[in-house]
Amino acid sequence: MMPSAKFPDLEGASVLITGGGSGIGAALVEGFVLQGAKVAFIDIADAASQAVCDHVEQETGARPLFLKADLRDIEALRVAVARAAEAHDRVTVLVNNAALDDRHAIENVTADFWDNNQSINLRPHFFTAQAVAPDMKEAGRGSIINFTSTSFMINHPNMPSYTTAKAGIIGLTKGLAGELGPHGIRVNAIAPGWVITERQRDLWVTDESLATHVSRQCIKEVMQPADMVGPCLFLASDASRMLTAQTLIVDGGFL
Ligand SMILES: NC(=O)c1ccc[n+]([C@@H]2O[C@H](COP(=O)([O-])OP(=O)(O)OC[C@H]3O[C@@H](n4cnc5c(N)ncnc54)[C@H](O)[C@@H]3O)[C@@H](O)[C@H]2O)c1
Repeated sequence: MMPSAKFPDLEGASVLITGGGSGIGAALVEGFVLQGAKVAFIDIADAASQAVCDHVEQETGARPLFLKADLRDIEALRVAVARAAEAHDRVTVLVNNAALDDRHAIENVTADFWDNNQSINLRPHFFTAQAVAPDMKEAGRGSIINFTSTSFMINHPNMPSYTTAKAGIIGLTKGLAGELGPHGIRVNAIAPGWVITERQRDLWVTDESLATHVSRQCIKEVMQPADMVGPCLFLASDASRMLTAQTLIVDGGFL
C-alpha cells in the first residue's frame, strides 16, 4: 500500500532513480510520481521498464521518463543523468536502488565475477552521486538515498560479494555526506529487510523460509515494495532536513 503522506516540497522536484524497472524501484517511481515529482529512472531492462511507465501513467496520469542504460557503463550512466536533468531540470533527489542479488558460492567466485558484481552493487552509487553533485551544489540542496540491505547485518550466506557491496554503501554514504553536507546535500541509506518482489518470489522465496522470516519480525506481515516508499520520501523531503549520514533500517523489526 502506498503511503498516504504528502510532502509538498517534492511536488515538481526532479527525481532520478536507478533500477526503477521492477521491484522496489518500480514502487519508488510510482511513489514519487504520486507526490507530483518529475521522475526519471535508469534501468537495463527494456520491456519491464516500459511496463512500469505504462502502469504509472495509467494510475497517475503522469508518465515517468525511462532512460535505458547499463549502470556498469560509467559513460552511459553519465549520459543518462544528463538526460534526466535536460528533461526535468537539475536533479535534486537521487535514489541509488539498482542491484543484483545473485547467489554465489565462495569457491566459484572469479576476479571477473567479483568485479562485475561490484560494478552493479557498489560502483554506480558513487558515480551517479558524482554526476548529480554539481547541479545539487548549484541548487544549494539535494538528497541522495542509497539502498543498502540488512543482509550483511544478519550474516546472510551465499552472496559475499553482494553483502560486501551493501556494507560498502554505508561507508560511501557517510563519506559523501561529510563531503557534500556543506553544500546543503544530504546523503542517507535505507536498509530493507526481506521485501517480497517478483524476483524474490521467482528465485528465492519458499513458503517455509518466508514464514520463518516473518515470524521473526515484530510486525507479522510480508513486506512489500510499497513499504519502502514512505521512508524514501521522508529522506528525500525537507521533513528530514537535518538527517544525514544515517541508515534507516526498514525490516518490520527483524533486527
Ligand atoms: N528485495 C529485498 O528483499 C531487498 C532486501 C534488502 C535490500 N534490497 C535492496 O533494495 C534495492 C532494490 O531491490 P529489489 O529487490 O527491488 O531489486 P530487483 O532485482 O527486483 O530490481 C533491480 C532493478 O535493477 C535493474 N538493474 C540490475 N542491473 C542493472 C544494470 N547493470 N544497469 C541498470 N539497471 C540494472 C534491474 O533490471 C531491476 O529492474 C536493491 O538495492 C537491493 O539490494 C532489497
